[in-house]
Amino acid sequence: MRFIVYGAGAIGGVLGGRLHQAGQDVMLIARGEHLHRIRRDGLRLEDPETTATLPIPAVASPAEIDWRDGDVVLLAIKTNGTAAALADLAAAAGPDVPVCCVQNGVANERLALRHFGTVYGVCVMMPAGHLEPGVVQAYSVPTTGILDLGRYPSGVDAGATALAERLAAATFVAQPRPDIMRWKYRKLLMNLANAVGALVADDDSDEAVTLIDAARAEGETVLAAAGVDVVSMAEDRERRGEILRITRFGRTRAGSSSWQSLYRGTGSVETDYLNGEIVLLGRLTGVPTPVNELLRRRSNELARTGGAPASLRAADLHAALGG
Ligand SMILES: NC(=O)C1=CN([C@@H]2O[C@H](COP(=O)(O)OP(=O)(O)OC[C@H]3O[C@@H](n4cnc5c(N)ncnc54)[C@H](OP(=O)(O)O)[C@@H]3O)[C@@H](O)[C@H]2O)C=CC1
Ligand SMILES: CC(C)(CO)C(=O)C(=O)O
Repeated sequence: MRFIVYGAGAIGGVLGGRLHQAGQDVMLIARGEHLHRIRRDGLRLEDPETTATLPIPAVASPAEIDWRDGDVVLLAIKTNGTAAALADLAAAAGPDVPVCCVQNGVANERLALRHFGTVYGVCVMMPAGHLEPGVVQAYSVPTTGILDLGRYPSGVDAGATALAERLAAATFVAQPRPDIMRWKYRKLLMNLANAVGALVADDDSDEAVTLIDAARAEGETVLAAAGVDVVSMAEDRERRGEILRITRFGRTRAGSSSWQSLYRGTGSVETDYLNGEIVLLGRLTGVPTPVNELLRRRSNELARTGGAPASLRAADLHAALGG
């Protein structure tokens, strides 16, 4: 099995790095200055205890890869880039390559299934950072992350089991699950807070906590209205247990993946597929979702205008809601 990591940022870089350290065959797809640094110096993988510089081969696009049987794609770009990336992948790799969506949200798997017959969803519980070119950070040791996975839309096959085994040998906890999307919907509800942390400086203020609670309450209501089956908070808490041991380190205290997009000034954020997923389902089911819509809009505005992360106040968002 060769792992093609498509999008070697926080999640893809750390995942590719850990698989490489475990002796797996890995190829990274990256771009811009990040690709240049990886090729020139190797991928720098930092965790709270060690720093490694890893000579992992890297290319700029799927078209540069000599595809062969046994390749598996680990798709780890933000959802807003998924459609374009999948089109490039399908053109280069053909429809038979298995694609594993190591991403938040619930939209990627469906997009992938348009092009590829074998698609896996991964519930990504893996705090990671990518703040500067050439460098990725794993915040949890000794277990880097929990990466439960299953076939999309449901089921477990030999591929899922083989993937879980390799991940388990590379500092991850990974269980094949026949109902992976139920877990990913619970993770989606958790990620509704990403936008608040990305937007406001006072993300632990009462006003911010109220916004997060309101966004999640809308989410729960909408998912129930849409008949979406979600694992309970208790199941999710039990699964997480004490597995992750998170230490933030380095010069910059990184926020969520959405915060990191703003910090790096990428020009876009994933919010249309996090809070925006709730807005979409709300529109389809006739349930109002004003809090998620505000968070979606403000995140996009900040990303488009190159605004710094955490540059608003939670009270301003409350005021915009008329609260
Ligand atoms: N970071 C975290 O802690 C967690 C993230 N996640 C999820 O994991 C997924 C990945 O997030 P994350 O790793 O943070 O994102 P990053 O932005 O750090 O990494 C994605 C990388 O892919 C690159 N990229 C995008 N499109 C292409 C392309 N077409 N060709 C080559 N490279 C490309 C990006 O480049 P560029 O920077 O130029 O855009 C970036 O380097 C998201 O769904 C996120 O929500 C889940 C749990 C935790
Ligand atoms: C849960 C959290 C915030 C972990 O970093 C995450 O999923 C993200 O950054 O997108």
